Amino acid sequence: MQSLLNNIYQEVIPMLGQGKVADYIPALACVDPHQFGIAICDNEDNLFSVGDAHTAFSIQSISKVFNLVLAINHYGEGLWQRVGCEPSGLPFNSLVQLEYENGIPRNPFINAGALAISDMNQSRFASPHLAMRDFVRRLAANPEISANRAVADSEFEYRARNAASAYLMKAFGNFENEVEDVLHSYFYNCALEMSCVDLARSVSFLANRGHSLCADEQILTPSQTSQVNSLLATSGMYNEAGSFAFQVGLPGKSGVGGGIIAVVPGRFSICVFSPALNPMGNSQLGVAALTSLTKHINWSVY
Ligand SMILES: NC(=O)CC[C@H](N)C(=O)O
Repeated sequence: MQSLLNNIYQEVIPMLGQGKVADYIPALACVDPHQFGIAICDNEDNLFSVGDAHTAFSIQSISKVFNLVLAINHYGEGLWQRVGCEPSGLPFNSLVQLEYENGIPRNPFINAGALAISDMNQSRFASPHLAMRDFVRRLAANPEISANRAVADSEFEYRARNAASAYLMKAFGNFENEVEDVLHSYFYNCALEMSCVDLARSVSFLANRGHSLCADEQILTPSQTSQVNSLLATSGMYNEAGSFAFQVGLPGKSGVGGGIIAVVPGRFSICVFSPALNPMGNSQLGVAALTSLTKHINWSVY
């Protein structure tokens, strides 16, 4: 496994410099694009890594996975009355479907869907952002994980589009709490900083029928785990989900901080990080590294 990672590293490193760092907020625009790391956690809890795998970065939309899992734990099947499970085929922050589909977001991994899920967690926890932070600390076995306040504040300052989708859901009766309160929780979650090692460990339960090796805890039932993995496969990469399934063939979730988590069910969990993004908002080298990985291991869920 270690030599596989070393080979992938050699393959993708010449591509450093391709893509563009997220610049919708100043706090992310200044991240050094010349970084690349990858970590793998197998189902015996062995960890393999290469490059900048210990560098903490803004997890951004990868937080949508943990947000969803916390809500599933509490709301179970009822959750799917407020959020759908269809791919959107549109950019992650698009608003167009939301109006003609009566304020029900297509899936939990586009921004509107994650905001609806954050609204559910807001109703459930006295302090939703701390519930989330403690959850990822437990999953990664790393008590140091915390959010970058400058990133969270900057996201809040530039909140117009996310606020618009939350208010639209509220107009349709699909939002219980004050929009601004939920936005604060949502942006805090996006601003959590974790490394590839933290993230590969944190999602090990998705490769292991819902059981987290690091936390030694059953996080989801095996069938809930399959549901989350299927949603990751169909919607985790936004409007690149189709070609990601075609090229990589794994459930995955990206964030505009440049991270991508992916799962080889029954075998291992992966996190890649490289901040420069392709036009769909997914890490350019991250997608290339995962494409190379599945080619090398000759494996796909399909
Ligand atoms: N795709 C992403 O990572 C987007 C997350 C970002 N914080 C937003 O809400 O726009």
